[in-house]
Parts: sequence; C-alpha cells; structure tokens
Amino acid sequence: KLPYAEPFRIKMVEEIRQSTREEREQWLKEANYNLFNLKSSQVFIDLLTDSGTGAMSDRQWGALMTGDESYAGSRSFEQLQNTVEKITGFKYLLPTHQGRAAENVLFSVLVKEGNVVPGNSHFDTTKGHIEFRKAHAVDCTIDEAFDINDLHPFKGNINLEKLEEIYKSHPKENIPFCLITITCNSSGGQPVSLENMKAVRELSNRYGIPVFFDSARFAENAYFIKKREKGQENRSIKEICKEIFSYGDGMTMSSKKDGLVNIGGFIALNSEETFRKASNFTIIYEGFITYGGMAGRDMAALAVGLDEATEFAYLESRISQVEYLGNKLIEYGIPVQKPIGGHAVFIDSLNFLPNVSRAEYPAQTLGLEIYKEAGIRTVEIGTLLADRDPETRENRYPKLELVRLAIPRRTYTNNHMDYIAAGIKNVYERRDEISKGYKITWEPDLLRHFTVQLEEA
Ligand SMILES: CC1=C(O)/C(=C\N=C(/C)C(=O)O)C(COP(=O)(O)O)=CN1
Repeated sequence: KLPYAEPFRIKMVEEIRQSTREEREQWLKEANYNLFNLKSSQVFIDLLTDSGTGAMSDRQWGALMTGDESYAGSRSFEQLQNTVEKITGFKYLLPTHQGRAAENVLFSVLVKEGNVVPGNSHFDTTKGHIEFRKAHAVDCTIDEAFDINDLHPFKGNINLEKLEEIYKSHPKENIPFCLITITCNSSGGQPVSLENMKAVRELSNRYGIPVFFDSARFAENAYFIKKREKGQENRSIKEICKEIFSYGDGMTMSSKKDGLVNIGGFIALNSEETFRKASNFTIIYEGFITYGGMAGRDMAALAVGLDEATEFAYLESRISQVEYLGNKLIEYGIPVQKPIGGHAVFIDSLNFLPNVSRAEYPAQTLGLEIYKEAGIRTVEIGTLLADRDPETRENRYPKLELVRLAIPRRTYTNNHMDYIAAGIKNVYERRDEISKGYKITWEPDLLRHFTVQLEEA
C-alpha cells in the first residue's frame, strides 16, 4: 500500500514573504490588535478562513475563458444547473454572489418574525439572517460536540430529542424548516452522519417540517461519511452526496468552500412554488435568475469546481493535510478539538493560556501571539465573536474559546503545516509567561469581531 499524495502538481505559484517580529509587533499596533486589519503582505501564512481562499485548477481557469456573459439564458448557467442537479438531485437553481446572499434570498421567502429555525450549530451569517428577521435559531447539536476531547465521529449530529421538543412546543406554521449545516463549522468543522440526516428527515416529515442544508462543506461531510460510517466505505463521494441531499427539500451553498471558487453561492431546491418566490428576491437582491450576481465565467469555473470537489482523491489529500497539522499539534501536547475537523484545526485557548482571564479575550490573545511569533494569521472563535447579550450588553462567554486554523484548499504544502505547528509550539513553550490579554477600546453594535479595536490590557 502506498501513502496518499496530492492528485495534482503545481503549475503556478504566488510569492509569500516573511517579516521580522519587530515589524509584526508594529503592524499589530497599527491594526488595533484586530487580525482582520492586517494587509495580506503582512501575513506569511493566512489561515483566517478557508472561504474563497483556495486554488483553482487549470480546467477551472480554462472554463473562465469560455464563460458566457449573456444576461439571460447563459450557457454557463446551464452548465452549472446540470452539474448541481447531477450532484444534488435538486431541480431548480438560483445563483447568488455568495452564501450569505443565498441565505438572504431564501430566508426572505421562508422566515417570518417570531419563527423558530432549529438545526445543529448555525453559522454566524446564517444566524444573523434569521435573527435579522426577528426569528430564532435554536441549536440542537448533540452534547458531545462541546467536549473537545470526546471522539464522537459525527459531532455535527442533531439531538433528535431536542429537535422533537422544538417540534412539539411550536405550531408547525412557526417552524419554516430545520437547517442541517454540513459540515458544522461553528462546532469545529464536524460532520453529520447519513443515519442522523435520515432520522431528522423522518422526524420532520412526521411533523410536516421541511429540511434544508447549509451545504458550504458538503463534500467534506460526504468524505467523513465514507470514511467513518458503517456500510459507506465502498460508495463514491458523488453517490453519498446524492443520498445526503435526498433527505432535504433544498440547500443554500457558499461556493467559496466546497465549490473550489473564489466567489459565488447558490440556492437549489425542488419546490417550484418556493423557486418562483425566491426568484423575485433574487431579481431584487442579486440579479436576473440565470446569473444572480455571478459573472458567466465564475459560473463556468464553479461547474468544474463542484465536479472536482466531489472526487475522493482530492478530498483525501485536502482533509489528510488538515489532520496532519492537527496530529502534529496533538504530538506537541497542544489542546485541540478532536476529532480534527474537515477544514480547520481548533485550538482550545482556555487550556493553552490558563493565566489569561476570560475578560481579556484569551483566544484573541493566543491568535495575536501566534501572529507575532510566526506571521501566521488565524481567527478568534470565542468571546469576541459571541458578542454581547442584546439586553444586558454584558459579554456572552461561550463554552468553547477557540482559535481556528482554517486551511485553504490546494494552497499550502506540508512544509507550511510543519512551520505552523513549530510556530504554535514555540508559543506553547512560553505560555506561562503570557498572563495579560487585551481590552476593547471601540466596538460596533453588530458582528463586532470584524471591526473591533483593542489595546493591551
Ligand atoms: C457554514 C457556513 C459558512 O461557514 C459560511 C461562511 N464561512 C466563513 C466566511 C468562514 O470563514 O468560515 C457561510 C456564509 O457564506 P459566504 O461567506 O457568504 O459565502 C454560510 N454557511
């Protein structure tokens, strides 16, 4: 048996440059200690997000050259529509400029004030588009998801008792749909099992509630099903994807993840009535229904990307690289969420920096230390992101205070992974010296983590 190796070779490279620790300390000061304010030239390895940051293939670049920019009836739209139907089985397609735009269009049709939308852990923009409509996102994820050492193979699963409790305590008119996020980004890039999806579908059918997928990382979820769920090991990724979507009435998609493109999103569904209503909002918010805020060339590249992303060899190399980094950090004794997620490694900063008080944002403190040490940009998934309680305006301290290392697709080599692990190990070895965190000097009312300004406590 031979080890896996990338099913591609590199034909183009983009220079990245190192800097000095002094430069980085100065740049952080200028950035008000908010990593979103750094320029890309100030970052050596960028793990801020896997969203839209991956590499396209030569076939995708080729498709860009043949994009059909017709305002209506574009050939590129048809190519995309055929590919989406082949992979998901959904008949109707509405392109949008990215995932949150798909949420905006679909939720404009389905989500009303006072509604309840249960599911596993909703992503921030998804929750934002629900709460913006004065509805409530209810997290019904299994409890194991919040224990970073629990090795449950499908921590994205929905707790059926919690879900049925919601179905029993609200009239079905008040529950527009149940939303299954695959993989579940907010709980660590964890997958949902086919068995759980099937059970959610059957329970939802009993109560007459539709089921939708937030499908940003659906191909990675299919890979985990193939690798971890009994009876699935001999099925192709595409077969597993078809079964996944057979349990839903429709999907939203951020193509910037498992679409392998730098911009784009879409809605796909089976209900002609919902499609007609969503078409109106697409025209208002995104563009005519055969381009929806995407250029024809981007739809052409996306059609190729979806095909490439649902191939086992690509997924094996992508997810094995994330596991490689995660296992190296575990080897160094660094507390990370297990099992390792599909698109990112999540560091438990409460265990990493026990001397930093929660009021001084330990995850942000760790992210800043990693950048100072090695020029690596990460993102805080903790108190800053959790924001303040709308009534009391007090900080909401989440169970997990994480630093996410999101790995872009087909972008870095395992030498970069070794470098990342070594940089974090250096910080870990001097963790006892880190006892001061940061305090906020300015913050906006909404989604503060993007623009918050901090200073050393
Ligand atoms: C599960 C999920 C996401 O992870 C997501 C965006 N995620 C980002 C930007 C991330 O850094 O994880 C979005 C929004 O997609 P968008 O960034 O608007 O294309 C929807 N669902």
